[in-house]
Amino acid sequence: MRLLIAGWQGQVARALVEMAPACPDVSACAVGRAALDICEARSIERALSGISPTVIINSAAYTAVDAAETEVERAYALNRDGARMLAEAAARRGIPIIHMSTDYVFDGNKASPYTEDDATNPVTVFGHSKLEGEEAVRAANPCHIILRTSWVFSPGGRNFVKSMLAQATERERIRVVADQHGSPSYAPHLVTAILELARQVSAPEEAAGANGQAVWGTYHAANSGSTTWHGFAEEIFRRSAALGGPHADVEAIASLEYPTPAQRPANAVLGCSKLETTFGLRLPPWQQAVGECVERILQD
Ligand SMILES: NC(=O)C1=CN([C@@H]2O[C@H](COP(=O)(O)OP(=O)(O)OC[C@H]3O[C@@H](n4cnc5c(N)ncnc54)[C@H](OP(=O)(O)O)[C@@H]3O)[C@@H](O)[C@H]2O)C=CC1
Ligand SMILES: Cc1cn([C@H]2C[C@H](O)[C@@H](COP(=O)(O)OP(=O)(O)O[C@H]3O[C@@H](C)C(=O)[C@@H](O)[C@H]3O)O2)c(=O)[nH]c1=O
Repeated sequence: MRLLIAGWQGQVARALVEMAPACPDVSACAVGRAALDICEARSIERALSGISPTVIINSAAYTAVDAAETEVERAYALNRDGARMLAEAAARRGIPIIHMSTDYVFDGNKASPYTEDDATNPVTVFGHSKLEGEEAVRAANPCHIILRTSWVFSPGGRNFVKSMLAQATERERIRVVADQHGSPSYAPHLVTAILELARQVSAPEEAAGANGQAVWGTYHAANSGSTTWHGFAEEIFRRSAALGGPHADVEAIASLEYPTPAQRPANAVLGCSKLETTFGLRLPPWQQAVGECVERILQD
């Protein structure tokens, strides 16, 4: 299996690069924007011809949720148009694509976890651009897995865990919203699932799930369980303090007290049972994931 990973400095791509070599019969080629700019047709053609991948993983994205409210064109250029171009080029060569998407395609008004069949209704420019990217990938390449995940964190890259630990070195008390619910997702745990998905879809005769049905389609993947950003922050500091790392008191506040340009969904919890029934994949509890991540950050 030859993987081509777009967006190599991202959190998910870095974990892929780190973990893929441990998989037997897998070669992973992660490329940065200079070698594969998903917004440039010629760059895509060159990369695909040079690497001849058997599976493409698109983890390149515009992920600045607040900035997207004003950088609308950039968000759409990458999250919709770039995703479409990459999926089209893959389809022309008969290559399956695993395309990453987000919980922010939902409006957050549902009272229980979102399933893959729930209606989408993004409330941010970022969410709209990712949703249109999903639609473009579905239309361009029948051999697609759209993998929606949420609240990604890892030792590398910019994320909430690193932001909390950094803030704790400057202040004793941090205010964090307690009325937005979601499922934190640890990049290395996600990558375990992505590598298994890639293995299953790279061999067309194996691209049938446990029940023998074709596996192409949309899936949710996040660590098990759910919390609020406030609960997430408390767990980060519980783990950090236990390891002698930074600690801060976390004050629970309402979203109204933390105004942001983009309004986040109140409920972004992803139900992941389709991933489990189709592929036998279930990610560990999010608290365990936070523990692993904090330990790695403090070791570095
Ligand atoms: N982060 C999160 O909390 C979540 C992420 N996701 C999705 O998961 C996927 C991976 O996210 P994550 O790893 O956090 O992303 P990051 O924001 O960490 O990384 C995105 C990567 O895309 C690259 N990139 C930007 N423009 C281009 C381009 N034109 N061509 C090729 N690459 C480009 C960036 O490179 P450069 O640094 O050079 O700009 C960066 O390395 C994305 O699809 C994202 O939407 C889903 C839910 C939550
Ligand atoms: C840093 C910080 C954030 N918050 C709030 C703001 C916001 O409502 C919430 C999360 O803030 P962040 O900006 O860290 O995270 P955000 O950019 O909203 O994260 C999202 O990124 C995109 C890419 C996704 O796809 C989503 O799944 C999700 O991970 O926490 C606080 O209350 N206190 C703080 O100190």
